Amino acid sequence: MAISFQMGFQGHAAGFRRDSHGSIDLPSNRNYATEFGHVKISSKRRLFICLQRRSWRICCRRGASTLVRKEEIERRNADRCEEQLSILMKFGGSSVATAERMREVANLILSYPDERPVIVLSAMGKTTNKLIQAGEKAVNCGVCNVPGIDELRSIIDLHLKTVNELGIDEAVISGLLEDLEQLLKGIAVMKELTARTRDYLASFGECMSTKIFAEYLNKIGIKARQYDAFDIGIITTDNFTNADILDVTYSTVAKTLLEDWSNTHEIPVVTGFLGKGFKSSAVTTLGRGGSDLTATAIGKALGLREIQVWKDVDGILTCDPNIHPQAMPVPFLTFEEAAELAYFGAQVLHPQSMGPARESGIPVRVKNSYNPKAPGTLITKQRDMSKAFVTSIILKSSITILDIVSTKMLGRYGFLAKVFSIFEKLGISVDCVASSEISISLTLDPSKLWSRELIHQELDHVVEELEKIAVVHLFQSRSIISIIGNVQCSSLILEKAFGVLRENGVNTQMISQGASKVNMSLVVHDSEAKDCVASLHSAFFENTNGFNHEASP
Ligand SMILES: Nc1ncnc2c1ncn2[C@@H]1O[C@H](COP(=O)(O)OP(=O)(O)O)[C@@H](O)[C@H]1O
Ligand SMILES: N[C@@H](CC(=O)OP(=O)(O)O)C(=O)O
Repeated sequence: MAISFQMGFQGHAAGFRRDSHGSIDLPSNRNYATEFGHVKISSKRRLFICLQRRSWRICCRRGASTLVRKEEIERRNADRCEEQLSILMKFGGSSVATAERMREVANLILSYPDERPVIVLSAMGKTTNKLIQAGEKAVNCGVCNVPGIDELRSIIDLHLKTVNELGIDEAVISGLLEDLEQLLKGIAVMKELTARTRDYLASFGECMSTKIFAEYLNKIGIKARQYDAFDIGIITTDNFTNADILDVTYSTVAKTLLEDWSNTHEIPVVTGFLGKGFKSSAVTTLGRGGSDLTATAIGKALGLREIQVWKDVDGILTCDPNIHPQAMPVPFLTFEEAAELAYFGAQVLHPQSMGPARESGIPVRVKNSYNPKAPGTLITKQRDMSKAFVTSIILKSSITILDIVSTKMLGRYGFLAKVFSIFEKLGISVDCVASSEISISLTLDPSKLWSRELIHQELDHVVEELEKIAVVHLFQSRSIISIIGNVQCSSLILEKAFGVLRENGVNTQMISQGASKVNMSLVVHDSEAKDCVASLHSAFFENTNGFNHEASP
């Protein structure tokens, strides 16, 4: 079949190479459904398809690619109109890091033709880091040097390159890029980067990625509309850089998105990570990695069937792959397990993201946008725990231990109450607690609370307050190793864990088992922690002799 195509052919946009003579080069060894029936292209053979009167699109569909006629796409768009939004698909920065990745994500969305998805996107690649670094440089560099800030240049280059490669109009983002430069100049004039300005600055990443992606979807024939989260009713506390979503969000977001959907049937493409402060009306952010929380909050607001969180790993893994490359995917988790895992430091999920999913009972599926065939991790309310033993091992480093011993002026009851009232007054949350009759040990994560420059000053302040009622010892550079598992088997798990630590010559400095019954935490010195995680992983997941039935590869 030697066939040429008409203008408007979408193969190029869908990621397939188009040569200068107007034919397309399709990947081989795949099945293609065409007007001429089913065609399998064997290796090294090219298929040229005649599209004299029609516009076509190529979709990847569960492993096989399909040529779909324009009429079929229109029929699917029409079908969508009669149905409600069904799932949410959130793509993180690594999934939308380049134009090529955006094309692949669009294909991935097309590979779910029966769904009516809401899309949530993070900023492209490392854009958020670069925005914040540019802001920090602007404080001291002088207004006229702002245009030359490396990070600003790299953000502009990436976004312009992306729109050009996707074949969409630069105008989609040019206004935002100008505003960004103006904002950095404003920071340079003021010589100050407040938390409020930092959030506004960070918001440019998500605003640009969603505008580009929505425009691209429209270009390839999928009706889509970009939304800024702060305009559709994601209302938060005014705690800039780490805001919490307020309950009013759920009804407001549902009203806006559902009304628009029923009128226009455009797929919503929403900025992750961002909100609007309740009192200030200013842009807020939900803490680093906050797009996961945006995803579950919108999922809850709309009562969707499933929330998919697409990452660059095959789901939630048995430990951080950067610490131990033998980490393997965990197929099933409960909301409780996932929440503990996220709270105790697994970077893969935002610590608060499981809240809205748990409250609404909507399953969360963590998938790999680089390997969509991998099953990923399914997080649900309940799961079969009969074979559950250890699920994953999480490391949180650079934490501080406080040992607080009562000066006996207070009884134990009054002592604990007084200690916690001091933390409440200072707005500090505690991770692990272990107590005896007259003493209490607890861990704090200072990096979560204060900027690096303030940590020492603030810790001194905490100690000063506590010393009014107790003798206080402070130990820094400690790590919490959290073993997420079935606490019904806690003796067996701890026996094995302590055996491993003993073999490594490590003494545990604190032990804590939360009331959640899924987490056993051991505190060790930072310098020993990574080796301990690797050894524990080997013992629980690699050399198990059938011990850990559940998570074998
Ligand atoms: N237990 C874990 N399971 C999976 N990934 C983990 C885990 N701990 C740390 N990670 C890291 O988290 C990364 C994915 O999270 P993140 O970068 O926030 O994704 P995204 O930006 O795509 O939302 C992985 O690339 C991996 O390096
Ligand atoms: N872009 C924000 C929010 C976010 O969720 O990003 P990611 O999904 O890439 O972790 C950040 O970097 O923190």
